[in-house]
Amino acid sequence: MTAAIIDGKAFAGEIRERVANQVARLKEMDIVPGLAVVLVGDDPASEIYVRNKNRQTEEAGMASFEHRLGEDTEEQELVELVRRLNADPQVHGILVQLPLPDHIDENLVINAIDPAKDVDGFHVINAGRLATGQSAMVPCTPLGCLLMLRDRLGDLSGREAVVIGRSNIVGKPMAQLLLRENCTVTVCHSRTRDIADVVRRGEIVVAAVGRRDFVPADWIRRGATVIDVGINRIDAPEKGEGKTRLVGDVQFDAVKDVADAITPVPGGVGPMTIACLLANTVTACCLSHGLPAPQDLTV
Ligand SMILES: Nc1nc(=O)c2c([nH]1)NC[C@@H]1CN(c3ccc(C(=O)N[C@@H](CCC(=O)O)C(=O)O)cc3)C=[N+]21
Repeated sequence: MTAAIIDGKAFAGEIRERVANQVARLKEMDIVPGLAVVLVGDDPASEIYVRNKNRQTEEAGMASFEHRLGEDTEEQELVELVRRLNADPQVHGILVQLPLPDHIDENLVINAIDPAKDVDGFHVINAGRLATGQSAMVPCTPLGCLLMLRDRLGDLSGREAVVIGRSNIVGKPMAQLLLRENCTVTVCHSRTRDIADVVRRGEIVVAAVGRRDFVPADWIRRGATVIDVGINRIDAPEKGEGKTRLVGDVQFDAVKDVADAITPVPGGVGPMTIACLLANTVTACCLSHGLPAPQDLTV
């Protein structure tokens, strides 16, 4: 068996088209959705993301506001910027790029964002709303993963889902979303005993560890659907001196002989994350104007 490759790039293009249609509809009401991105210091992973995101925000007809602050920015200065963005009526979504420098308390900054503008879904209010089944801003990466799973599998009810990784930005919200879809959800992590046996239960496996080649083929149940969230930059001397490339957390070449479907890296979860960020921004914009959230952009 050779797995179907889930084309996240193409799917993300469809979502961006829906976003653009909603943006056009809002423009007729003189409303332009706006997304503010705050970057502190220079993290290479964030650079890729911000570059793609700015372009796609504007391509969808939305306003994009970028704020770059130095590595040594004080926590208070960042919080003040967040407060200004909270108060700015042109800004419907605020994203503070993580990781932040060590001297800044990430939770404090994230929780300073107006939950209604928290398009990353990282504010404790949104995490709590998701966990308790209330309408919430859903974190973009897990949202993108869920959209791909639903598209591939239809109803997820009763399925065995295994999430590898327990971060606040992917693992935990992914588990909450899958639970909400009536999956039987197992979350495993660095302290999990017999992790191979645990992962082998999964009809759905979401790998979000941040370690290349972490998931070998013999952990994967035959016929599983595998979502690879990892974005690991590695040296690629075959491409030339000093070149790099991206790989996921899953041993793709081996796993594709066992799985029914798998997302590639690049071209899988990454583009979906950005598309969902745009979708969340449109949703936040609609809600802030007392309009219903677009059905085709939310779960
Ligand atoms: N507050 C916050 N929210 C985030 O969502 C967030 C963040 N901080 N910090 C950094 C990480 C990283 N991240 C990526 C998203 C998409 C791609 C992406 O589109 N990747 C392409 C490849 C791009 C290329 O080829 O260079 C792909 O996988 O196909 C990459 C990285 C979001 N992050």
